Amino acid sequence: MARPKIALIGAGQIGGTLAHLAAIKELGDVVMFDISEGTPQGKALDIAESGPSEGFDGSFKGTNDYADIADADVCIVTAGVPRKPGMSRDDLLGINLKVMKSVGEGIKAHAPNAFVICITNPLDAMVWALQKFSGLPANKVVGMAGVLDSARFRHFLSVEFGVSMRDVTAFVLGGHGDTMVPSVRYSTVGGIPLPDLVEMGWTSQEKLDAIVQRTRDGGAEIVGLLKTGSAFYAPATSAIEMAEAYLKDQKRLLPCAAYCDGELGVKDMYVGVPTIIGAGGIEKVVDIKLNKEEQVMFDKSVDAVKGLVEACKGIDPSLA
Ligand SMILES: NC(=O)c1ccc[n+]([C@@H]2O[C@H](COP(=O)([O-])OP(=O)(O)OC[C@H]3O[C@@H](n4cnc5c(N)ncnc54)[C@H](O)[C@@H]3O)[C@@H](O)[C@H]2O)c1
Ligand SMILES: O=C(O)C[C@H](O)C(=O)O
Repeated sequence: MARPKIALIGAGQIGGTLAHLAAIKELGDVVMFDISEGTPQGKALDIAESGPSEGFDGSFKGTNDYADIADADVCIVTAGVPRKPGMSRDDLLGINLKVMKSVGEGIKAHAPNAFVICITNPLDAMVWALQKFSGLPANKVVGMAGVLDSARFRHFLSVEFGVSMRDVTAFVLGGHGDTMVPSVRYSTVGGIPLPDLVEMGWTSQEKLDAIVQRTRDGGAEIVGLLKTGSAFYAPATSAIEMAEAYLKDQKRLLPCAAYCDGELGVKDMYVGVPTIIGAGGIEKVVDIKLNKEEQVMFDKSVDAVKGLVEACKGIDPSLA
């Protein structure tokens, strides 16, 4: 059977890391597309040349021509610009919306059957626009953020409790912005919910609150340290986890920015919710019940995303 084809739209920091991870995990043949001439070609060749030492098979091609992504099984979109210190993700909306238009048209023309994972910020509004511009079914277009935010939450919790990250589960819901909702009640260490761990005296409420806030600020913390761009290793790893779930029909239950049609009270928009990813794309949005306090935080986050979607419609009337 032929290897799956993975198209990476954007060959910058995340795009390059995605290609390297896809190679090492032998997920398929990789095509890297970028408007910058030489960048995708150089990165693809460099990764191919690491194959003999690493011992993977696969073909790696860099291109500036959308025709080369033809019939891709998976497209992962990182095209656009990242923020710099002092900026919010929302400041990227105008410039990255134009990028989503050209990317959406490229995917529609050449890879209409792909499972599309959008990473470009501001994430929830960009994946919404990408789905509209591409015209692909909503269950085949998804945004990556919740897996990353949850991984950050899991990492901070594993350090606090001194246990393996493998034994920490966490869910971060809502929009990928300052209002995101790290769910304390649905996150566990060794299966024990976080509120019980506070009750047991294993940590304090103050420490837990600080971890929740650090998770919300996780992207800005890295931007402040790097100064020239944003995180790329963990974001790429998170998107590869989603791509693998699709390609291998793993039925993973992962928090993703998915199209909601009433689930969690959200209608006709994308926002971070628990989903099941398998060969059918987003096979299910898991309609979990939030308590009153969680619902207030979640609704506030949804409202923030709604504002960005309205801004997109104002900039590009074809989206209205
Ligand atoms: N969703 C998340 O959790 C998450 C995490 C990290 C970063 N991001 C976002 O991902 C995006 C990419 O980040 P990065 O660090 O890889 O940035 P980067 O600047 O390193 O790479 C972006 C690439 O996009 C290319 N590009 C620009 N316009 C294009 C177009 N019209 N068509 C094709 N390619 C185009 C650029 O040439 C560049 O190579 C940013 O918007 C960033 O904010 C999101
Ligand atoms: O924070 C950013 O600008 C990039 C990304 O959204 C992240 O959370 O790392």
